[in-house]
Amino acid sequence: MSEARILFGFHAVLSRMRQHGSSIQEIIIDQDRVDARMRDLLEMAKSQNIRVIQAERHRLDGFIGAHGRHQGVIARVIETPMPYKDIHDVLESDLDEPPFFLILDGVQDPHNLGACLRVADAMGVHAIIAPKDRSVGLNGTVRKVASGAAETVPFISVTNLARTIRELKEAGVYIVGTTMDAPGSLHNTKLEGPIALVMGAEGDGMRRLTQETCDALITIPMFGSVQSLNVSVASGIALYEIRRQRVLAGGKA
Ligand SMILES: C[S@@+](CC[C@H](N)C(=O)[O-])C[C@H]1O[C@@H](n2cnc3c(N)ncnc32)[C@H](O)[C@@H]1O
Repeated sequence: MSEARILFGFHAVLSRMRQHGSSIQEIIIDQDRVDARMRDLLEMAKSQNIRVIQAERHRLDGFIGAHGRHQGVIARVIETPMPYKDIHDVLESDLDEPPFFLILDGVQDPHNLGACLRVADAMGVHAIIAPKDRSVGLNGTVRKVASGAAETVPFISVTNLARTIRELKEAGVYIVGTTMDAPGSLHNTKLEGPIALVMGAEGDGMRRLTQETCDALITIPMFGSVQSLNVSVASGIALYEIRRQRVLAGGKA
């Protein structure tokens, strides 16, 4: 029997209801925040026979140990099986375009992982891959910041990232790493076909071994005075460019 855990935030709960409503045991809402969008959410819960409890805000605060971050809605959920348990599942699945991965080499801030999930969903990434060690996992904050994308983008944790990258390469996936001082530029690099974009950690960037396994290293040209971009912003820019090139090459628009 899977253990129940707490999911919070309006979009995180809504997305879970849309994707796997049957995994929600009950929804608890702030009785003083029943506005129009909350009423829509309640309607959907009713149509799926999900139990809804109205409670005072402090009870919701108590669940997550923080005041108000739940946006007035919390769900008690059971873990749902991921559509892909490893990269081979993705590579062997019936994708309607070449595989498209985002690899995060040691992202530790839940807000950054949440934002990466959100933009990965928007750009049609098939899965995010991250090492088990030194990385934040899918916790409540990540799911809330992801705004529902943690329920839609498969997140694959691996014990040995360098080995996983080698396996992707053997399967014909082009591995493109991003660093501040790379020889190549996002402006003039061909990013079509099966691809995995690799991003480094907030403080230290990409590990040397990871860099060495990349087929290409590129930089996102910057024109101001800051030394680097936030990892989720850099992911967004590079993923957008990959999607743009796919569309121009006649792929999914
Ligand atoms: C905050 S940065 C890491 C900064 C770190 N001090 C370093 O030297 O790598 C986090 C990640 O975002 C990506 N990134 C940020 N700005 C970038 C840029 N201008 N070009 C390419 N990648 C960038 C890289 O993947 C980087 O590892």
